[in-house]
Amino acid sequence: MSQMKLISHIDNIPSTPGKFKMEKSPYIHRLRFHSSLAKLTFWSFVFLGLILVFFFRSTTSSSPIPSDLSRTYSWGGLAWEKRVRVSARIRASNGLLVLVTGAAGFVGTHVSAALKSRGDGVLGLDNFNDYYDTSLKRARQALLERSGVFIIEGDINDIALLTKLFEVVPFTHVMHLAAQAGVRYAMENPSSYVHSNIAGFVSVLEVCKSANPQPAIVWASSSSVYGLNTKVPFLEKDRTDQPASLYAATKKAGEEIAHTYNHIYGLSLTGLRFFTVYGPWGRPDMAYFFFTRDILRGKSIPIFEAADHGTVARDFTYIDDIVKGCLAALDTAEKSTGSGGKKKRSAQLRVYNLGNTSPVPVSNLVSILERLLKVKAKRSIMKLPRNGDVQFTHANISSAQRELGYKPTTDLQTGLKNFVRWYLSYYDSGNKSAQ
Ligand SMILES: O=C(O)[C@H]1O[C@H](OP(=O)(O)OP(=O)(O)OC[C@H]2O[C@@H](n3ccc(=O)[nH]c3=O)[C@H](O)[C@@H]2O)[C@H](O)[C@@H](O)[C@H]1O
Repeated sequence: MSQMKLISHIDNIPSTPGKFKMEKSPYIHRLRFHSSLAKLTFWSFVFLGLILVFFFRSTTSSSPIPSDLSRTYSWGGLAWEKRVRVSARIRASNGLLVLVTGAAGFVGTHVSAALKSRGDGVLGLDNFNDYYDTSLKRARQALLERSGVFIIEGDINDIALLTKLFEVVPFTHVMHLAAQAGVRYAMENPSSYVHSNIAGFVSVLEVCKSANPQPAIVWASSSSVYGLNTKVPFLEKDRTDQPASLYAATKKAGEEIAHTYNHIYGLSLTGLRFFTVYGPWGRPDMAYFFFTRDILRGKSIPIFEAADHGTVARDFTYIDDIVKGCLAALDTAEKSTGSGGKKKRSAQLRVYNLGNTSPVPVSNLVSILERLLKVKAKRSIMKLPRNGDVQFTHANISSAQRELGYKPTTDLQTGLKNFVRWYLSYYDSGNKSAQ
């Protein structure tokens, strides 16, 4: 109908405006008809092209994935490969060859440094996204650089990059820590969780399953998988089918994905459920970190409280204890059993709680910070928001203790003292300011 209108409209326009239209022969009429058809096809294509341009522009601009997650990274070349090889050089007898994803992150930096200092070959990978202050990530990178760890700038979704890394270095282990963290941010940017914690994890596993030899993988799950579980302390075999946040759901999905790759391809996989890890070089989006910043600035801090003045508590776990757990998981990981993308026999599949076993109410955390900072906090008690937070976490660590020799030794008071000392020296030196 609209096409008919369009044809007649084109046909009625005189070739020379204002001139009388001559009678036409049938031949001329056919010619005009063909040229009208050509014009129509041409304009239809232009019109369609415009619609497509507008469509793609609107979908990309409204995409909730931050632009820097779809950023392209440059990598490759002889000098680059040389740096990769030098960073991955093993210096200890029986040393491991480890690719650490998320190496510029909080846990990633500490684990990379610990592996390097005991003589393992370490290569880092990080996309340096702007979820929080990237200058802190750059400072961690500089720290690792000084100890000889090179961090490749790239995304775990880049299969070509990961494949290249395995071509250059035959990694025996992958410590997979790259992830979109934070329980509350998942309401703001759900896609970033799917991008990193699901799609990214699958692309890491895809490359690992095709590598020859296949590496063993240790990766970061989370205490948040226990979700609304009320049975305490949390045991690995407790219910994990009631996540309270999308973050938790993507970590739980990761555990199921790990099962699949172990089952089909014989990948050795160990998931570590971290319990609210804190310490020097930590994440500014976490409560202990921004409470410190805001107490020092005299700003009021929101302290969550459950219904009926119920206490909100966390099994805060100090970074050095977590690092020991990560290294023990790498050291006890058995080899993967597949090759050429096929499983030869069944492979190791493990999951461990890495917590501290002593939950502390958030209000006590604030009291410790007040004493350490010598500043009274402006407390603002607020209802626990329904955007991902759970009321408490508490780890049972007996299987990590038995099988990994994991034994946390740092209480919250001691750990926060180390954090505050680092915080003050980091933000007081130079012109850095906590964001
Ligand atoms: O174990 C995990 O797997 C997760 O640990 C961490 O999550 P959480 O335990 O929620 O830590 P965090 O935000 O520091 O809140 C700490 C406490 O302060 C309370 N809290 C928080 C904010 C606030 O404004 N007020 C407040 O009282 C809040 O209710 C909570 O009780 C990691 O961020 C997450 O990435 C994941 O690794």
